[in-house]
Amino acid sequence: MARRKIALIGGGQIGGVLAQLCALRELGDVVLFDIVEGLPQGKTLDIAEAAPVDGFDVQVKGTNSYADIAGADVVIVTAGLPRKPGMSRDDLISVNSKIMTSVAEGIKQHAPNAFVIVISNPLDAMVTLCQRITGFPHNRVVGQAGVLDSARFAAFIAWELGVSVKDVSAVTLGGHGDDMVPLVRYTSVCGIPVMELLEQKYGAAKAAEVMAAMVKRTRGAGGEVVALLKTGSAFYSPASSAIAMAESFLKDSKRVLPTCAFLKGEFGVDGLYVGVPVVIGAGGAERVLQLKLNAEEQAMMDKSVKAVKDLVATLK
Ligand SMILES: NC(=O)c1ccc[n+]([C@@H]2O[C@H](COP(=O)([O-])OP(=O)(O)OC[C@H]3O[C@@H](n4cnc5c(N)ncnc54)[C@H](O)[C@@H]3O)[C@@H](O)[C@H]2O)c1
Ligand SMILES: O=C(O)C[C@H](O)C(=O)O
Repeated sequence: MARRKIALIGGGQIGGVLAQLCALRELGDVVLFDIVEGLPQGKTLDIAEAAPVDGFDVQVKGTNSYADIAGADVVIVTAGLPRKPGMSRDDLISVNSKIMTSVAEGIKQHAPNAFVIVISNPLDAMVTLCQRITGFPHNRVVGQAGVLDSARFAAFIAWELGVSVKDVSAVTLGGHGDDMVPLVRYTSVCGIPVMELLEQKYGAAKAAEVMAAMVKRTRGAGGEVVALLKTGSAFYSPASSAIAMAESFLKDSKRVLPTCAFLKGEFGVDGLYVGVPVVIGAGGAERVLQLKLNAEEQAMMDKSVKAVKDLVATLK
């Protein structure tokens, strides 16, 4: 079988880490595209020169021409500005919509059969725009946010309980904004509901307080990194998260990953991209997995969905 091809649109902070991770894992040949001349060429040359040390055997090419993404199996889009301290992700909609419009046209023309994973912010709106412009089926255009949001929630829980991050299973729903919904009731450590463990440690009242603080930190985790970096946003963990999605597609692993996917009635949402658990395999976003929400969780989901809907309504 011919080697798989991964096109990365945007050669900035996340794009560079994505290229390196694709190479280290030998997911396929990599093309890194950016409009800045020399940037993708320089980054990919640097990565390729590590091949003899790391022992990976794939091609890593930088380009300013969309023609080079032809035949890509997967396209991951990070083109767009990151926010600065004091900004919300939604503040990026105007500038990043213009960038996404040209990117989606490039993908449509040169990689019409690709599975597209959007990372650019504001995430839910940028995925929507990318799908509208490419016209690709909804199962072939998704967004990365939930893998990262859930990973952050899982990390905070593991640190709090003093257990391995590998044994925490956490899930978030909703849009990639301050109203996202970390689902405490469905979060567990080796199958044990997380609140049981927190209550054993602290008693019921303090456990609820500790969990509320972790939920709040998860919702603000992107902003926490932005405030520290001052000149950009998180890039290692978003890249790892998108690679998990790309790998599940390329290997047809059918991993269940929180994904920004197009809903057609699931969770009571119709005709909107929003974060939910999705089976990702060779068919792209193959299936949305549903779960029962209680009244409080549904109210949080409704609030998050409304925020996404209101923002998407402003897209030209
Ligand atoms: N979904 C998530 O979980 C998540 C996480 C972190 C960051 N982000 C978002 O991802 C985006 C990228 O973040 P970053 O840290 O890599 O930013 P960055 O500024 O380091 O890189 C962005 C790159 O996009 C390029 N670019 C601009 N216009 C372009 C165009 N028309 N075509 C192709 N490339 C173009 C720039 O030259 C730059 O190299 C931002 O919008 C950020 O908010 C999303
Ligand atoms: O917070 C940001 O602006 C970047 C990204 O969406 C994140 O969650 O890290």
